[in-house]
Amino acid sequence: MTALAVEGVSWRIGAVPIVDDVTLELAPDEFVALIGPNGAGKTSLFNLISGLRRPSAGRIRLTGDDVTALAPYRRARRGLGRTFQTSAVFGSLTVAENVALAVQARRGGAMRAWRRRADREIATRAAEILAEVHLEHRAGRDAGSLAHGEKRKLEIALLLAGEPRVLLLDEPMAGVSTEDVPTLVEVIRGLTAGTGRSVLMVEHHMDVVLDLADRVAVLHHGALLACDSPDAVMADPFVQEAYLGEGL
Ligand SMILES: Nc1ncnc2c1ncn2[C@@H]1O[C@H](COP(=O)(O)OP(=O)(O)OP(=O)(O)O)[C@@H](O)[C@H]1O
Repeated sequence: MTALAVEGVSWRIGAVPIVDDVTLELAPDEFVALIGPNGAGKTSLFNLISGLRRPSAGRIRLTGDDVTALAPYRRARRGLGRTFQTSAVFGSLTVAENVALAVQARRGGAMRAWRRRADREIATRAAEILAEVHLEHRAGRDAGSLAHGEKRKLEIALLLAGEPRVLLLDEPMAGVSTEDVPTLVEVIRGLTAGTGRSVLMVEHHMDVVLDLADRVAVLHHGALLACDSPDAVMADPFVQEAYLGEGL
């Protein structure tokens, strides 16, 4: 069973193909990096997978089910999680409160209900998630005071609160200082290993891509140029000419 299947998906604006007949499958536990020059269509493909845009042709499946016609929140309910460049973190709440609210949102019920009775189950799940992203030592800190790299970990924690099976990570290293990259890479590596989750990640840092990805998908002018092991993709002359040759 594939976790995510993109089947012959195209998205055209007028006659211009922005995403052009892309077919891509992610297995459970698999980590695929999506690379390509600026304007290749990476964000557009994420928008199609998450449901912000409807494809002109093709289908999107989550664990076998056709979700092409479903709204983004319904896809989220079926296990699709996505990070955005803009942060969804409440800066004036603590790190633990942010995650607890996200867990509460997933489980349903009013925020007031959570505030009135400290729900032990929610707090326990929030603590587990904070441990998974290596932020437990920041639980009591105001989220607004976190450094960039830690904020990214918190964003991943908020995503995990939705209990996703497939995660779409949009440039998780953007804006993160060089010294914070290794610990963030370890958190992201842990998202798939043995968890049954799958990750599709857009990332411009090639060292991070080559370190994390089981496979690398290369998008060029909206079309999938290659999707193979990192070594094979790096050695592909087509890829070298179309992408790596342009400089990163
Ligand atoms: N709503 C839109 N209307 C018109 N053109 C669009 C729209 N969305 C995207 N495009 C165009 O589609 C192409 C692909 O854009 P997209 O943002 O998906 O690329 P990208 O690979 O994510 O680029 P980057 O790495 O710069 O984020 C670009 O030429 C862009 O200008």
